[in-house]
Amino acid sequence: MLRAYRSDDVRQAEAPLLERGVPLMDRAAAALATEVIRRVRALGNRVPGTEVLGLVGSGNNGGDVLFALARLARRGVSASAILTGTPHAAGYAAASRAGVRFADAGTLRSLAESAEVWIDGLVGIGARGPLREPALEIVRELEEVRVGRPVEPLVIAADLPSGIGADDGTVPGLALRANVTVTMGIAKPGLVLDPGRRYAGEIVQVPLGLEEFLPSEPALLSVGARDIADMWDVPGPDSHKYSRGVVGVMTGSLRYPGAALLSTSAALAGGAGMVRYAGPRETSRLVVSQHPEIVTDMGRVQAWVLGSGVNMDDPEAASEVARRLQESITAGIPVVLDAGAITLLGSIDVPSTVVITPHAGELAELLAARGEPLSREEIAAAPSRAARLAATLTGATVLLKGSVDVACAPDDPLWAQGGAAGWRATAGAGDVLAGLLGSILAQWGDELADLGKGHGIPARLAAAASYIHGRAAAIAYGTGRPIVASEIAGAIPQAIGEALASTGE
Ligand SMILES: NC(=O)C1=CN([C@@H]2O[C@H](COP(=O)(O)OP(=O)(O)OC[C@H]3O[C@@H](n4cnc5c(N)ncnc54)[C@H](O)[C@@H]3O)[C@@H](O)[C@H]2O)[C@@H](O)CC1
Ligand SMILES: Nc1ncnc2c1ncn2[C@@H]1O[C@H](COP(=O)(O)OP(=O)(O)O)[C@@H](O)[C@H]1O
Ligand SMILES: [K+]
Repeated sequence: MLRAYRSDDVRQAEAPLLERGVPLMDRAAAALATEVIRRVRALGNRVPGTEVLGLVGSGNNGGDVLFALARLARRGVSASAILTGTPHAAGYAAASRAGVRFADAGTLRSLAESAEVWIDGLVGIGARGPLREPALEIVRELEEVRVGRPVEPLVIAADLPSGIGADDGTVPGLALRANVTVTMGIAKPGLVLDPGRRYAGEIVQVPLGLEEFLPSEPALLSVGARDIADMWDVPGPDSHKYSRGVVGVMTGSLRYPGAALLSTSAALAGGAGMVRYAGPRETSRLVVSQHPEIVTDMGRVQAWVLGSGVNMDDPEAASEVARRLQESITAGIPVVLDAGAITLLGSIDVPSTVVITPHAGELAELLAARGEPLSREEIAAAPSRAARLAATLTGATVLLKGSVDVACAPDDPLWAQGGAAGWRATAGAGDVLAGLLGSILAQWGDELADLGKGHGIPARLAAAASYIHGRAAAIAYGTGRPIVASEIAGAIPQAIGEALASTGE
C-alpha cells in the first residue's frame, strides 16, 4: 500500500528529527547522488567525467542538490550548477569546496545541451503557485533544449518535479518532466495524481525515518498487489455461492447490448459466487448464451451494478434503475452506478455504499446538475478535487476514471490508482470495471450492510477493483498492443490470482 502525505505533514514530521540533529539533508543528498551514479552506470557510462547539471533554487530543495553535486564532484563527475537566487549557504560552501562550477544563466543552454544528467532542485515542497521567474525561464529553456538534443538527458527530480503541486498533482504552469523522482522521506500525493504523475517518471523513495511522526491517516493511498488478499474473499471449506456474494446486474439495452455482456463477464470473473442478470429480455438471452452460469431469476443480491449501457432515455428502463437504486439504499445493499445512471444523483443524496464510476465527461454533467459546473478540462486538471466535490455534494463514493483512477467518499482519504497504459482506454473498459467492482462489493455486501452509512470501505474496494482492472489490462496488452475490453475481463482472474500470490509490493 503506497501512502502519500501532504507537505505540511512532511514538514511537521521532519521537525523533531531536525531538532535532534538528524542530518536529513545529508541523507537526502546522499540518496540523490547514489541514484545518479546508479543510473549513469546503468546507461553503460563511467561516472568520472560524466557531465551533470544541477538546477538550484534558493530553498532546501536546492540545498539537497548542492550537497549531491558536491558528492558527485568528489567522485570525478564534472558538476555545474545554475542558481536562481541566493542558495542554501552550507550547500553552496560544500559544493564550492568540492569543485562544482557555478555558471550564470547565459550558459544554461550550452551546459544543458552537453550534460548527460540534469538534477532538478528548483523547488520542492516549499513551492507555492505556478513556477515563477527565473525558475520559469529556466524550465522553458530546458524543455526547448531537450527536444533539440539527439539523445535526451536523464532528468532526476529532487523530491518532486519542479512546477507540480505536491499536495494535489496540479500543474498550474510549466513543470520540468523527470525520468526519475527521488522523493525524500515519503511520497507526496502530487507524484501519484494526474497530471503531476506524468512529470515524475519512476519514483524512488528515500527513507528518512519520518514514519513515526506522520499522522496515522495519509492524504492519499494506493492499493498494491499485497493488499488484495485483505480485500478479496478466498473461499474456504464452508464457502458456498451465497456466502461468496451474489451480484445483481442491470445493464445493457437493445441500443448497447455489449455492455450487458462486458459487465456480467467482469462480475463473474471478479470472484463473486453468483451473478443475476436483470436486463431486457433480448439482452438476457444474449448474456445467458455467452455465460450459461448466469441466473436470470431474481432472489438474494448483495450488490447491484446499475446503468452501464442502459438507455436512460427510455422512461421504463430509467425508472427501473431508479427503483433498484432506492430499494438497495433502503436495504443497505451496495450499488455501482455507472454511465447514464449517474445522472440520477443530480437530484438525490445517497450513502457512501453507492459508488458512482464516471469518466470526466459524466462527472462534468453531474456537477453541472448539482449547480457546481466544472468543465471536462477543469476536472482533468484537478481530478482529486472534482471527485471530492462530487462525493461531498451527493454523499456517494466516487470512482473517477482516467489514466489515474481516483476514489473517495466525502470525508475519508483519497485513493488513486495509476500505472495502466493508454491501451486500457478502449470502449467498454468502463463496463468491465463496473462489473468487477460489483463483484468485490458483493463479497463485502453483508459487512457493508452491517456497518451502515458513511464509511470509507467502498472507496477502498473501488481502489482495489481499479488496481485489478489496471493489472488485467496490463496482462492483456503485455509489452504494448491494442486490446479490447473483453480481453480485460478475460484477464481479471489472472490479475487476481497474481495479486493473491504476491508477497512483494
Ligand atoms: N528541512 C530539511 O532539512 C529537509 C528538506 N528537504 C528538502 O527541502 C525541500 C523543502 O525546502 P524549502 O522549504 O526550503 O522549500 P523549497 O526549496 O521547495 O522552495 C522554497 C524556495 O522556492 C521559492 N519558491 C516558492 N514558490 C515558488 C514558485 N512558485 N516559483 C519559483 N520559486 C518558488 C521560494 O522563494 C524559496 O526560495 C523539500 O522538498 C526537500 O527537497 C530534504 O532535504 C529533507 C530535509
Ligand atoms: N489514458 C488512459 N490510460 C489508461 N487508462 C485509461 C485512460 N483513460 C481512461 N482509462 C480507463 O479506461 C476505462 C474507460 O472507461 P469508460 O470511459 O467508462 O469507457 P466505456 O464507457 O466505453 O466503458 C476506465 O477504466 C479508465 O480508468
Ligand atoms: K525539485
